[in-house]
Amino acid sequence: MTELLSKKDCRDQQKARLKALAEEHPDVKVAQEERLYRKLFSSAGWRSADTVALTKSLPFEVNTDSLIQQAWLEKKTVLVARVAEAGRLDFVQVSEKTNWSKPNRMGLVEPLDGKVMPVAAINLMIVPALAFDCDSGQRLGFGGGYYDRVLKDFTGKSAALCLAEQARCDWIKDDFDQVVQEIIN
Ligand SMILES: Nc1nc2c(c(=O)[nH]1)N(C=O)[C@@H](CNc1ccc(C(=O)N[C@@H](CCC(=O)O)C(=O)O)cc1)CN2
Ligand SMILES: Nc1ncnc2c1ncn2[C@@H]1O[C@H](COP(=O)(O)OP(=O)(O)OP(=O)(O)O)[C@@H](O)[C@H]1O
Repeated sequence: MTELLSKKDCRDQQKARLKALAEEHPDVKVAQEERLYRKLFSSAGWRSADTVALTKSLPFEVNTDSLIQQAWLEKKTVLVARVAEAGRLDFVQVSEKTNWSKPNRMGLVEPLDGKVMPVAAINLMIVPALAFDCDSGQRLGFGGGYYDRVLKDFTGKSAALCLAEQARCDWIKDDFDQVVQEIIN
């Protein structure tokens, strides 16, 4: 039985590991991403979704720009998460005309304009995290609890793209943690 880490310690490890991958082995990251994109784009959840929700990625996360481009190509409606008040996310419809924020303190880039859509309109939610437990669907995020809140009452499909460096299961889970339905790895 492996020793379980606190969420904070596991987050710190994952940030270092993912930054090292992005900075020292960008080609390895890109090759993994291309494989994950292919699996996602051929999945039933993606193909049947008219409206997909995702985040604008940080440099060390799976690059979501290709997901946004492919979704537009397939005439899907694309919603991007934006931090709202009280620990909640807004999901904002984006297009080629969207104005984007400068990276904030955490490096996050968010849409400045566009219609805020109801969560109920989302067919497929692509969920970010620093680590995923590929067996249980558990995820370790940045610690805002944003996706725990949004997934709690979400009735659409959820999926995540998991790099080899994100796959682990050795952090302490909480009762409020919500799982992702399909981890693509
Ligand atoms: N690219 C991307 N966008 C995303 C997420 C993500 O994981 N990746 N999120 C996924 O949910 C949401 C943003 N998550 C956030 C999580 C924490 C804080 C924050 O302010 N944290 C505190 C303390 C963090 C810490 O413990 O170090 C802070 O910075 O003061 C902000 C945003 C929405 N957008
Ligand atoms: N349904 C909920 N309602 C209110 N607060 C919640 C809910 N779910 C989680 N939280 C709060 O969110 C905080 C952060 O949770 P956690 O550390 O698991 O975030 P995370 O899943 O890593 O972050 P994120 O979802 O933003 O990527 C916890 O302190 C918890 O109390």
